[in-house]
Amino acid sequence: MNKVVLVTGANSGIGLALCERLLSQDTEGLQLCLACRNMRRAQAARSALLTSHPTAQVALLQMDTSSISSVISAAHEVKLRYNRLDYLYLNAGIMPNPQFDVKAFFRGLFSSNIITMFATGEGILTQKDSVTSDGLQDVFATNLFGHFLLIRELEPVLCNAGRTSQLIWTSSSNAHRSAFNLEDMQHQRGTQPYSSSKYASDLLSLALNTHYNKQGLYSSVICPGFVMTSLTYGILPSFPAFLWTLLMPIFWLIRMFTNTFTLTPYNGAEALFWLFKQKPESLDPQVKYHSLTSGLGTNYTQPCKMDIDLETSEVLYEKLLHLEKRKCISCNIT
Ligand SMILES: NC(=O)C1=CN([C@@H]2O[C@H](COP(=O)(O)OP(=O)(O)OC[C@H]3O[C@@H](n4cnc5c(N)ncnc54)[C@H](OP(=O)(O)O)[C@@H]3O)[C@@H](O)[C@H]2O)C=CC1
Ligand SMILES: CC(C)CCC[C@@H](C)[C@H]1CC[C@H]2C3=C(CC[C@]12C)[C@@]1(C)CCC(=O)[C@@H](C)[C@@H]1CC3
Repeated sequence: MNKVVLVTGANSGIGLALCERLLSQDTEGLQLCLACRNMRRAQAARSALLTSHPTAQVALLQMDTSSISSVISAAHEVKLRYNRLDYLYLNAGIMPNPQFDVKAFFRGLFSSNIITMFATGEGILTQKDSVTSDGLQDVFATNLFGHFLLIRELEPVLCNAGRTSQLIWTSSSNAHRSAFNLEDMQHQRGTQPYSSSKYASDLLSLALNTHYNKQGLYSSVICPGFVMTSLTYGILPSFPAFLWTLLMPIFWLIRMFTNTFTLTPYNGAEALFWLFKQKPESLDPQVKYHSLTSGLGTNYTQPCKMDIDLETSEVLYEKLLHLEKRKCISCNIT
């Protein structure tokens, strides 16, 4: 039986690099489904994958994770197409209108916090969020809630007796407890919706393990490190792409001090690819798996305990179930 793998946000960056790596190790035994909101970019990604792997099975699925109706109809389509789903990579993500705090950056450069700042971006980034047509905060809806709905809708193909399935979240080392508030899980009031959504995905992964392990479904989170993608180019929009390229020697130098500067999507996808090869029962639900690249360019995966607790994860899970019920009733979806 071929393994079925669905990747959200697969048309670029880390998601596309993961697809390339999966096909490079096993072209014949996989059915890959690229779930993307932009079908033109999705077609281009599919063509690129088929150019290097002409016999691969690569399907496309239209899905906008920020839209409830889009997620529900995409999940319906998946259930029609496949009777099993072995891996669900929850990778689509946004960091809209990032504001780079230059002063805080220079202060950080001359402080003992310098390594943490380069590894996590802590203290130097804020974002301006917006509201979706479903009335949800965009970052929360895109990075977390859309994926939560997708998992709930795909339960019948994810939870099958006699075999296991894996949920794998692309989280971030930018996920901080201080940015997250259970009373404001959508982060309507703060300036760090990205960090909040990633911290929430760490909590949700833990809660999903609590509720679904008995049914053979396991959840893990990874951090890809700092990777040059359209998400990171957006941080300094006035910086032309060639300037980022000119900075590469500096970034390679920084990598000597922090192996979190993975820099390429291929390297960033290391932990996602590593998890594909693990037995899910052997994984620790309280751990985040980090893609790292050494100064000499060697890739590896390192587990690191997360700053999360069972109690908070349970409360978040209940709140998400409640929001799901409320939103699906108001959208007339049963
Ligand atoms: N780059 C980095 O340094 C880091 C990235 N990450 C995470 O990695 C993940 C991948 O990002 P990365 O590869 O860097 O950036 P990219 O911008 O290259 O990839 C993001 C992907 O998500 C998709 N996406 C965005 N919004 C939606 C939506 N509403 N519905 C469906 N798909 C959507 C994008 O599609 P489209 O082309 O349509 O915009 C794109 O395919 C994100 O979750 C990000 O938070 C985590 C830590 C560090
Ligand atoms: C122009 C200067 C010479 C260099 C500027 C560097 C910063 C723009 C980067 C330094 C650390 C980076 C970083 C991220 C964004 C860009 C930096 C702040 C992230 C926050 C991107 C998204 C994530 O999820 C984090 C894991 C990244 C952590 C490091």
